[in-house]
Amino acid sequence: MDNEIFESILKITEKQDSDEFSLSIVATLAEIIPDSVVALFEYCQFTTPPYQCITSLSIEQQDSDKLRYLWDIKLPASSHQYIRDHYQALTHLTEYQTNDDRYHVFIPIDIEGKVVFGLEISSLRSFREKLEVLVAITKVCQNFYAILSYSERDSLTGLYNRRTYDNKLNSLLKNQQSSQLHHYHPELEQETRLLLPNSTTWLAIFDIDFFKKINDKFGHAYGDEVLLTLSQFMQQSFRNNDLLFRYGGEEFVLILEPVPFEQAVQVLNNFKTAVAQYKFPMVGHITISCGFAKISKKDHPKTVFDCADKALYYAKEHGRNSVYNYELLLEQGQIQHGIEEGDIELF
Ligand SMILES: Nc1nc2c(ncn2[C@@H]2O[C@H](COP(=O)(O)OP(=O)(O)OP(=O)(O)O)[C@@H](O)[C@H]2O)c(=O)[nH]1
Repeated sequence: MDNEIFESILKITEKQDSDEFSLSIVATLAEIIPDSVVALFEYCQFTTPPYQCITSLSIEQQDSDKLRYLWDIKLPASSHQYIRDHYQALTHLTEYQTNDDRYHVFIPIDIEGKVVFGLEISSLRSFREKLEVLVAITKVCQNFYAILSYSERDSLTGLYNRRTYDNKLNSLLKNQQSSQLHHYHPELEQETRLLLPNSTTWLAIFDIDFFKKINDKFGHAYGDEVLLTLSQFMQQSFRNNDLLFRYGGEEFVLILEPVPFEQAVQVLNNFKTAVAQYKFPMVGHITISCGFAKISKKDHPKTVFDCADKALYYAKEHGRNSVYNYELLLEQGQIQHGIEEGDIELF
C-alpha cells in the first residue's frame, strides 16, 4: 500500500468517536489536496434540503512555511449550487467543473447501502492524479463509519444510544456549544438563524405513557413499532442541530440547541400535542410526558439529567400527557431542590 495512504488511514482510524473521525477525514483530505476546500455533508431525510454541510476546511500555506487551518470557511458558491441542483444524483463519485474555473469531486459515503455523508473537494487546480488516493481513503472510512455508527446508535430506532449520550453531554458541558460538529456555522450558507437573547441549551426527557399496557395489549412487536415511529416523528419535529437519543426502553432524550425558555416550552408542547393527535397503526393514540431542564456550563451530566427527570416524574404524577420545566417547578415551590417527599437523595 502506498505509504501516503497508509499513514493517512492510520491517523484517521485512531479516532473512536464519529465527530472526531469526521473532522479527521476532512483534515486529512485537505492536507492531501493543497489549496482546496474540503466540505463534509450529512444527509437527513427529514430536513429541507435533505443534507447539511457540517464542516469545511481549507489549509493555507503561510510565508513562514507554516500551515494555517481555516475551519468552517464559506464554500465556493459553485459547490453549493451544484450540490443543491444535483444532490439526488450524487450517489457515486462525481467529478465536475464549474464556470468559476473550479475543479470539484464529490464522494458519497454510504452505510448499509444508504448515502449518509458526502465529501466535496474543490480547487482551482485539477487534482485528478490524487483521485485514486482519495477513493482508497474514503472506502476505508466508509467501513470505519459503519463500525462507529453501530456502536453509537440504537439498533431499533437508529437514534444515538445511551453510551453516546454520556459522551456527547460530557463534551457539550466541557465545551458548551463550541464543538465543530452539530453546530450552526453562519459562514456556511445554511439556514441563517440568529441566536435570540436569553437562549440556553435544554435537556428534555420524553417517556411514553403506560407503555407497558401497549406491550401487554398488542405484543412486543407492536410496542417496537411505536418506538420506531415515535423516533422518526422526533427526527421530523426537531432541528438538525438538536441531538436525539434513545436513553433506554421507552425513554428518549433531546438536547435542544440554544433557544429562549418560551420557545423551548412551545417546541416541546407542540411535539407532545402532535404525538397525542397521531393515530399509530393498530395501537391507535398514545401520549408522552416530558420533563426538561436547563443545561448550564457548571452542571454535572448526572445533575442535568436528574433535574429533567424530576420534572418528568412530576408530569407522570400530575396527569401525564404534559410538559414540565424543572426550574419553573422549583420557582413555584412544586418541587424542592434535591430533596423530594419520599426521596432521600441529596445533591
Ligand atoms: N416493545 C418494547 N418494549 C420495551 C422496550 N424496552 C422497554 N420496554 C417496555 O417498556 C415498559 C415500560 O414500563 P413502565 O416503566 O412500567 O412504564 P409505563 O408502563 O410506560 O408507565 P408510565 O411511564 O408510568 O406511564 C416495560 O413493559 C418494558 O418491558 C423495547 O425495546 N421494546
